[in-house]
Amino acid sequence: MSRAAKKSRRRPGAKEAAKQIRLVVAALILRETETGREVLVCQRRPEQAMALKWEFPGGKIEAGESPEAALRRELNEELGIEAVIGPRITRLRHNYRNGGAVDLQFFTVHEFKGALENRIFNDMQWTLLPRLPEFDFLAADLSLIQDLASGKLL
Ligand SMILES: Nc1nc2c([nH]c(=O)n2[C@H]2C[C@H](O)[C@@H](COP(=O)(O)OP(=O)(O)OP(=O)(O)O)O2)c(=O)[nH]1
Repeated sequence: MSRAAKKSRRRPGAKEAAKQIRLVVAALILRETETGREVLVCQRRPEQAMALKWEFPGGKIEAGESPEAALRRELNEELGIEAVIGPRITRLRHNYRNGGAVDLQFFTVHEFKGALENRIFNDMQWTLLPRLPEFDFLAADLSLIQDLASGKLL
């Protein structure tokens, strides 16, 4: 085996990690109530990775899709709604312990057509923004949760 081949065999980790970056979009679906502004939060199923953690609805961007188109598709698949995607409020990168990295873009949604239907989640709930830290969220979302709860972002 050539030296170059040996060298590349010694470094599969770096290549694998680069491949594993998942480009993900998620929605902060908001509604105004008498007690304040609420956001929709969703719980992962027991058989999924990171079981029973809470997250915002969304998922991976497919090849050739814009982030907004991906989010419209995911919200339709997961919740049965036709959403109007608002502005992007933040983008962040997180390295999970298993070596997988996510690049997350969060968009607000103030308007949608259709009745919200839980098609894939273990549970879903509307919550007031200051109560977000009471949910056991995915690690990548924790700084966003703090910012939303303290009124910094919205
Ligand atoms: N939808 C969503 N995903 C999130 C959030 N925070 C976060 O780290 N993620 C991660 C979890 C997943 O690894 C990935 C979304 O992938 P997905 O929804 O298409 O599929 P999945 O959960 O089955 O994950 P995977 O095993 O296929 O990677 O992004 C969030 O707030 N919402």
